[in-house]
Amino acid sequence: MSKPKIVPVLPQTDEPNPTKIPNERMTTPAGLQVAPVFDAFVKSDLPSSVTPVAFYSCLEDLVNTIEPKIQDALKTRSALQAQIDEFHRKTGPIEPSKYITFLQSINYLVPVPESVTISTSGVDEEIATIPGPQLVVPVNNARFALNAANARWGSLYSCLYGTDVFGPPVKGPYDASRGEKVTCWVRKWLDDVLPLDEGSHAEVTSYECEGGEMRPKMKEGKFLGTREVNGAKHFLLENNGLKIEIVIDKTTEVGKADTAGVSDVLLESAISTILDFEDSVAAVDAEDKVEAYKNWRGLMVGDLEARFSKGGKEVVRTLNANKTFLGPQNEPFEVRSRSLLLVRNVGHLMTTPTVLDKEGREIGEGLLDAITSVALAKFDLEKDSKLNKNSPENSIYIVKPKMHGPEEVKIACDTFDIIERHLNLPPNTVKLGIMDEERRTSANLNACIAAASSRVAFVNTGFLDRTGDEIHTSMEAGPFVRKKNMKAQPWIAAYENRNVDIGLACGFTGKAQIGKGMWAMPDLLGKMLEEKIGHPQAGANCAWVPSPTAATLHATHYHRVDALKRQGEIATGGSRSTLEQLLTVPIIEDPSAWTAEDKRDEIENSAQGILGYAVRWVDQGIGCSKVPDINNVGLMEDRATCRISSQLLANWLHHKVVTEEEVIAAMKKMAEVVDKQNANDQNYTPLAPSFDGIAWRAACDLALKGRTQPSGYTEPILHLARLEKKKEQRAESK
Ligand SMILES: CC(=O)SCCNC(=O)CCNC(=O)[C@H](O)C(C)(C)COP(=O)(O)OP(=O)(O)OC[C@H]1O[C@@H](n2cnc3c(N)ncnc32)[C@H](O)[C@@H]1OP(=O)(O)O
Ligand SMILES: O=CC(=O)O
Ligand SMILES: [Mg+2]
Repeated sequence: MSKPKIVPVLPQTDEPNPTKIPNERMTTPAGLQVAPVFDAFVKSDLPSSVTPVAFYSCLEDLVNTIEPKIQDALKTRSALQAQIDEFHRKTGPIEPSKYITFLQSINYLVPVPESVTISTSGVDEEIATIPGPQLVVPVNNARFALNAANARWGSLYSCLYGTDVFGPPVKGPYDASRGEKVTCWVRKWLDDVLPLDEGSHAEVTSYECEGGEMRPKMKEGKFLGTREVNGAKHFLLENNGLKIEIVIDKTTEVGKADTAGVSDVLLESAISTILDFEDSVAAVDAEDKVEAYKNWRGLMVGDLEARFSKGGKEVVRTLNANKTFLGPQNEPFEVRSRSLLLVRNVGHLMTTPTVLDKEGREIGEGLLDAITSVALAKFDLEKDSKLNKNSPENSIYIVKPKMHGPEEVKIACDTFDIIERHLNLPPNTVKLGIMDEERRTSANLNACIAAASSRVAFVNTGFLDRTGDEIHTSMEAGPFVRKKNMKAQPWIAAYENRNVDIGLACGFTGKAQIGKGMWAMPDLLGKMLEEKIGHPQAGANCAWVPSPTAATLHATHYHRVDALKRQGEIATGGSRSTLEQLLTVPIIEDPSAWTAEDKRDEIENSAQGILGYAVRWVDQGIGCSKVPDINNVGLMEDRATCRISSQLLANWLHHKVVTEEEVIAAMKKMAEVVDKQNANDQNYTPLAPSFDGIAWRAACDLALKGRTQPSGYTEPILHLARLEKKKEQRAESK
């Protein structure tokens, strides 16, 4: 069989890097060269307390002070990787104690600090003391971003009825028997989480408020107040810090059929939400970055609006206002209707063509994200009334992904020190979310937390990137287990437990979040309802969900499990895993045990994920997609899931488990499947039969060149391909 020809997307030596094609640029007083669209944004869209001069002088300081540190850190990553590769190539089967000694000798493992206690202050209750779901949303999609901000509350009835909890989702007129399953489930759940002094919620014929008390009676402190909305009476209750509204409305079909007239039960759902600039977003140039920054601005100002048509109706979506209730003595009080918003910046690796330094080099994208996110969050801090603020405690929450070890955490903190100084913010206004998603961070988590001890507001386990880095770091050690077996490997249990144990030992309870990862099967919410209770049970006070609906269903778990109490129980038990377990590389001894079918399944599965994701990323600029897998289950695919597929294929190719020809054959076969899956999308350009589009070539690069990508990331290939595509689209539209 002749070797298939793949035309790489990565530029060849004499081909200009499309990001470096000279553009007309503005030169700032600080000597930075700025894309006009971004300069216009800086001049017209920042709060008046951040003048363009102040903004650019801060950016210049970051470029001069932090950029060299980032470059050094990236060199350290490469140097460590080279030494680890060499170790595996020379050493053969891994002996744990020798391996750990080696990792210490190269400073991959740093000394564990004696005792670390975080001192973060000014943290909002949504982070510190209200355990609950954390929603993530691509920031550049205003419609979704508004939906996410408003996802603080959700209808439990709708979420149970409309998803697969009681069988495949149904369309059409109200199905009363399905509705009854929903109401029975909810009554039973209410009995579990808000038991009545006597009897069951299922027997209640009427909910009343008499003389400041709720009837039927429940435990003291659970009933908070009432409100009336268009004739419907809402009872506000609380459990484990989370609010619940029981809605009585006998004018609705559901309320009419219910003995107590209950038409819905509303739950506080997405307690916090991460507006994502990173792995769920495709933002490759100044236009893309400005579009995303504008959405963050709209959320911080409070005036973001999205107009779209849905079900034949024109919708104008804006941010919800707080809800007003009357307490037991008829005193009015407000309840927050919006999720507490955090923002995830990009990591340390990528640069952006939006701003060039004096020498014409792209500056760190993370630096631009950091200063712009903070500058725009000043709109929120400067609001008069606490009630309208995202952060009544005057904090800004920035999640920093993909950091490798404590030096890189320190770089993030140094960045925020500089920004706070320039923008006249009190020190430590910016609270840092440390994603524990690279192996060197997991292995040195104490030291990472110590490096941010006055700012850290969360650590969380992100299984997806972490798996990609697991494969990349130990690429030379041998062939990795199949993707579907990864979750059962010893390193994962150690990783999840250690993250919680270390967070607890560092005093996170009541001050910061210990989070768990994404539910990546957005349509399998029945399964999520069964399984994701495992997250609060494991001591997490938040865990990621992909949609508002998932947030409402996951909220039910935090009513059943008191996560803060659970943290106390876990903390008294001490550490549950060892470094040795964490560093157990999930390779298999004998790949010949895999049948030809096993191998085909694995490469087709990865090929489908890569293609289904990359084609929308490159051709349409969509950074997060639901892509059906080979069993037709829609999976959330983002850059991190793509990194796993890319690394797995790279690893199997490197260890000759499969050949390049087999991978390309699988890619071609799956391209046809992906084309069929997207047949109804008017904006879709098929991959087959030409197999020569930019998206196709990018997908092949992701499959074949994963071993040489920095840390095995997908963004360098995706960014270049998208820039090429945009150039092609611009040329076509002329
Ligand atoms: C490893 C990591 O980094 S994980 C973090 C990154 N991942 C994410 O952020 C995932 C975020 N989720 C998503 O982007 C989407 O849910 C997807 C891509 C997975 C699925 O999207 P779709 O196929 O369009 O979803 P679907 O058709 O089921 O639902 C769309 C509806 O749900 C809403 N929705 C879906 N996801 C979200 C979300 N994350 N936030 C807010 N609203 C959402 C949409 O607004 C839309 O409702 P509308 O019509 O009223 O506006
Ligand atoms: O960012 C989350 C992850 O799992 O990766
Ligand atoms: Mg990640």
